[in-house]
Amino acid sequence: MTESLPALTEPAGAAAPHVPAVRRGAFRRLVRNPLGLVAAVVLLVVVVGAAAAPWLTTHAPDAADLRSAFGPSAPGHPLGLDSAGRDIWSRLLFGARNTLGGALLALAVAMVLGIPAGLVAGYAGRWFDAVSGWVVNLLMALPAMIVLLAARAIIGPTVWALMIILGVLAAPSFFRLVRGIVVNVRHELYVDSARVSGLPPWRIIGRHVLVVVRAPIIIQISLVAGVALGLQAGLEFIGVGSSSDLPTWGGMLNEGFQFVQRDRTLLLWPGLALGLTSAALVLLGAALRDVLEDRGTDPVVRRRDRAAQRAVAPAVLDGKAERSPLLSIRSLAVSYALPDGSQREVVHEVDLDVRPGEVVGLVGESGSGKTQTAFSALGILPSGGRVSRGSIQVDGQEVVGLSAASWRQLRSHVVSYVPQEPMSNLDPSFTVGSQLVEPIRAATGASRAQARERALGLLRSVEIEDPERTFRAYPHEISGGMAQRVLLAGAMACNPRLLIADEPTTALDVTVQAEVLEVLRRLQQERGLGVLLVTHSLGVVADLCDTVAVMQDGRIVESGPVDQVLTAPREEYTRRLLAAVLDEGQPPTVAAGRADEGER
Ligand SMILES: Nc1ncnc2c1ncn2[C@@H]1O[C@H](COP(=O)(O)OP(=O)(O)OP(=O)(O)O)[C@@H](O)[C@H]1O
Repeated sequence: MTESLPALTEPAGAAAPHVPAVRRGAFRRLVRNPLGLVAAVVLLVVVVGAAAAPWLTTHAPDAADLRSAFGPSAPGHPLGLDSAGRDIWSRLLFGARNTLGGALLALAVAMVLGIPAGLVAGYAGRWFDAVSGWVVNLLMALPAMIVLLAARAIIGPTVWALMIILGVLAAPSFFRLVRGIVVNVRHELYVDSARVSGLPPWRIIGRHVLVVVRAPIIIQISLVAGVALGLQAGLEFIGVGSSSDLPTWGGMLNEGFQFVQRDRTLLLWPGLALGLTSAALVLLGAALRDVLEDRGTDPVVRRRDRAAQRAVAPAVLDGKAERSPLLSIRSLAVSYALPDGSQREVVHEVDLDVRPGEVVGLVGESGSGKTQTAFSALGILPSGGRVSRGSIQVDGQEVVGLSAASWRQLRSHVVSYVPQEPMSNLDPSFTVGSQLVEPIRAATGASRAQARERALGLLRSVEIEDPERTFRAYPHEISGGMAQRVLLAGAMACNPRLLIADEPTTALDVTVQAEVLEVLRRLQQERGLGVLLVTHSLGVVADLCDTVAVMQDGRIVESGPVDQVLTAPREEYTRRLLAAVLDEGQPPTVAAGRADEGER
């Protein structure tokens, strides 16, 4: 008996970031797979046989009659009698209950311990990940059979207790599988989006993370069940399982082995039952893998069609500077911990204000610190990053060091976020509608029907022509521009007063960019939103912003009203940025007045 625990048998897709979720029609596809169908039928027959054992047999499994030992098949004894004159058919069916029950117990323990621990370790990381990783390594280093034999010597002949121990030893297989996938998924933009939309961690795990690990877990269940079945039968076979007359397939095999010269059928029936059930589990696992990990249908469509920018006239400041800021950043520094224990400061001494109704552009070359500044104001710096100095006030409230619960409150009532890559920020496993409804319900406590109405209204407000259809669509069924409108609608769901948009149109083509910017401009004006707009594009700044701050190497090197900064820049760096726009052949018509000034 050299079976290893199934930690070594993780499905191929275990570490991949985009393991597709269980999709509609998976059952139908499984049934169309001949091997999967046969395996499922065999398992169903075994389970039904075990459950209906009292009705399918005429003799108790332990009713012995030594005078009839090794009797042939006869009416009432379809498979004959064993060495103690007990009915083999009855022992086979009741044995299925104990054998499958033991395997199920081990499986349940392994799942209950491994899956939640893997989810938490993968999602939250930190000390829990370190400690659980250490425990898992320890468990995996233990040889299962030796541990079970030692446990049997200590606790006596109780197969159920041994199955619980087996479950503990098998838990690392689920832990490693789930943790590996969650670590990849937690950095997905749609998980960030869910965080920013105010969903608490348990809801994000339940909705966006669990759905991704569902398919590999189903596959792993069949593998672990097969191993647990084999180990359980092995213990019974070598006579260290249950001590009583409890019928089990392993115990029947043991008896058949002893009397193999006298009656070979004693070995045949339990061997057949065990072999067929184990094979069915393995085949079902393989069929499920084919069905659930069908990568050809991965619906994530990523658009990275960077487009040219359009430079038009600058904005005016119409007294907005008078109002107290919605976002006020003072002397902000952001640092990352390096592996050697030192800190790397990536944002230095940033001061920035966004007032109600004001659109503030944050521009600068790649890596200049725009996103880190915006993420600090949203409380979503990646792990390892922290605000190391300074103050950030959102709507008058200091948010540096704010608790996760208070952040959720702020994000679901005051500040919203529009991300850069619309497709990556929508979970491919859910319809657009459900991704809008969930945050609305979390933020407002509305009923499902009310949230649906509100979501449809929001889709209308971002000028989506057929809101009902878009509501029902999956992300891969809509275009990039439409996806960005959906995210804009989602950002408006909590009636925010401050919107932070991180390059909201960069991933879109030029015509769609203009349309989405137009929607953003209208929403901003209608709702009097304060907007912090992170962008590479001076054209977008000229088109939309009232003030602009120019970042270089983590510092703001110049800021002021858009017309002043773009027409009479004080800093050499700003001049170079403007010259770069010129080099790209785009008209620097920032001084000429905005074409659509009248509209604003
Ligand atoms: N997770 C991280 N760990 C360490 N350093 C990071 C991390 N994320 C960003 N940085 C560093 O912070 C600096 C600023 O990055 P940031 O993403 O804010 O730039 P950006 O101006 O938004 O650029 P882009 O326009 O390309 O997104 C960069 O030097 C980058 O290397």
